[in-house]
Formats: sequence, structure tokens, C-alpha cells
Amino acid sequence: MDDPVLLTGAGGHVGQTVYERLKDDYDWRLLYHTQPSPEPDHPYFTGEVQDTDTVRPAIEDVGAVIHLAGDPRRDAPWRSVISNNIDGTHTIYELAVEAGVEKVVFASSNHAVGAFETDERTPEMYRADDDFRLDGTERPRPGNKYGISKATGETIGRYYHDEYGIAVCNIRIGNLNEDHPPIDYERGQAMWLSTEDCAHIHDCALQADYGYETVYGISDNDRKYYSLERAKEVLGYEPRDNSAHFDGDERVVKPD
Ligand SMILES: NC(=O)C1=CN([C@@H]2O[C@H](COP(=O)(O)OP(=O)(O)OC[C@H]3O[C@@H](n4cnc5c(N)ncnc54)[C@H](O)[C@@H]3O)[C@@H](O)[C@H]2O)C=CC1
Ligand SMILES: O=C1O[C@H](COP(=O)(O)O)[C@@H](O)[C@H](O)[C@H]1O
Repeated sequence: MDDPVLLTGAGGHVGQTVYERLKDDYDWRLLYHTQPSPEPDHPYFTGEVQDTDTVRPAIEDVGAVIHLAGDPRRDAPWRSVISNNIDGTHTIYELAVEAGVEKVVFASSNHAVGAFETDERTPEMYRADDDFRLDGTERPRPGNKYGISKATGETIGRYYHDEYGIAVCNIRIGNLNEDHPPIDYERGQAMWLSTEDCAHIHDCALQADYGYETVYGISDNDRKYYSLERAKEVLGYEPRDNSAHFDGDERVVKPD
């Protein structure tokens, strides 16, 4: 991607993870909610992602968008997800059409499919010896209103792909922690996405050719209930981390 790339939610956890690691690789445009400090090295904009007057100048002349801005809380209330997540994502796509954007990478979530984690399947599905896998071809099955907003974001992308030809990659992100995988949280270990793998999968999604894709964004954990096949095949994703290789403090060498 030689054209500028707009990163929304640039000040957040995922945004900083992506920007810090790929800072020199793209001609970034950054959308922050509020004034960033210190100022970033690339042109930036501030405001509400659902506000066309905020987004229009930010998306001008952009070739691709990584859309992260939104309310990430799993218990986010309806009014918030309607505004920040659903209306915000609609605004991004609507102005992407206007600006001639070729590709949108959308931060979807494990919570778009959270209701697959039924009482009958859990906690066994979180364990390394269990072979249950979601692969991205299943229909969304949200477990909360936040999950509804992510499933809706995927569907908004489907419309803008079919109607306007925008290439869309929904990354159903698992669990990005500050540093190491969570300890004593089987589910968290199963859907852990390391910071390096997080930057890498977003880089892959900017580089690869596809039409409309939904992939899972997790590291190559021994415990997993999401398939990585589609991300590997379509995006060229090569995860390097595995939650099993951390003991809570640091990477440990596992015996063969
Ligand atoms: N961190 C994780 O483990 C996961 C994150 N995600 C998704 O990834 C995206 C980023 O999440 P995080 O970085 O963890 O959250 P975060 O809260 O750290 O970052 C989100 C950013 O978006 C901004 N924002 C929120 N509403 C906005 C609005 N209306 N207009 C402009 N900016 C707005 C916030 O100020 C914040 O800087 C979110 O869409 C979230 O749903 C999905 C799955 C897992
Ligand atoms: O989508 C998200 O998922 C992560 C992981 O989910 P959790 O239920 O294990 O907490 C969550 O931490 C993050 O806030 C959310 O945006």
C-alpha cells in the first residue's frame, strides 16, 4: 500500500501497538479522539469518528483504512455502541466511498461470536486437546450488545464491498494484553494476540489482495478455538507467538 493509510483509534491500545511497530512502513494519517501528547510523527486529526466533518479531511487521498475507533467494552451500553461503533463504522465506509478508498481493515471481535462458547462446550473448548474451531465462515453469534455492534460492523463492510467494491478484512481480534498472556484465564490464553502478532496481522491485511474476508486475530496458541487457516492462506499471516510459551513473567523455552 503506497497511498496514505488512515488509522482510527490511534490513541488506543491496539492503535498504539500497530502504529509504534509499523510507524516507518506506511504514510499514516492518524485519527485520535482527543489531542495526543506527545504529538505523533504523522499528520493527525481529532474528533468523533461518527462525525463526517471530522472524518472527511482525515480520509482524503487515503488508500486504506484500519478502523479501530469505538467503544471496546464488552458491557458497553446500547446507546454507546450505536453511536461509537455502528454509526462510526458507517461513517468510515460512507466517506471511504466518497474518497475512493480501496481497502478497509475492520477491528471486529471475539465477542461477535461469543455465544458459540456455550455451557456445553466450555471450558473444554479452551483447552489444547479440544478440536472445536471457528473458522470465520460461521455466522456471527454475539454474546452481548458490544458483540452485536461488531457483527453489524462486519455486515456494513459486506454491503460496501458488494455495492462499491471496497476490499474488506474483518479481523476478529481475540485478546490483546499489555504484555504477556493472562495467567489463570483459560479463555484469555486461548484467544491471546501478542503485540508483535497484532502489528503483523494488520500489516498483512494492508498488503494482501482479497475481496471480503473475515479472519481471526490470535497468536498461534496451543489452546485455541479459532482457526488461523484463513488468515494464513489469504493474508500470509505467520504468527510467531504462543501463549503456552510464557510463564507469566517471560518467554520460556518449551521442551520438544
Ligand atoms: N484490545 C482487545 O483485546 C480487542 C480490541 N478489539 C477492538 O479493537 C479496537 C481498539 O480497541 P482497544 O485499542 O483495545 O481499545 P481502546 O479503548 O484502547 O482504543 C479505542 C480508541 O478509540 C477511541 N474512540 C472511541 N470512541 C471514539 C469515537 N466515537 N470517535 C473517535 N475515537 C473514538 C478511544 O478514545 C480510544 O483511543 C476496538 O474497536 C475494539 O472493539 C476487538 C477485540 C479485542
Ligand atoms: O473485544 C474485546 O475482547 C477483549 C477480550 O475479551 P474478554 O471478554 O476476555 O475481556 C476485551 O478485553 C476487549 O475489551 C474487547 O474490546
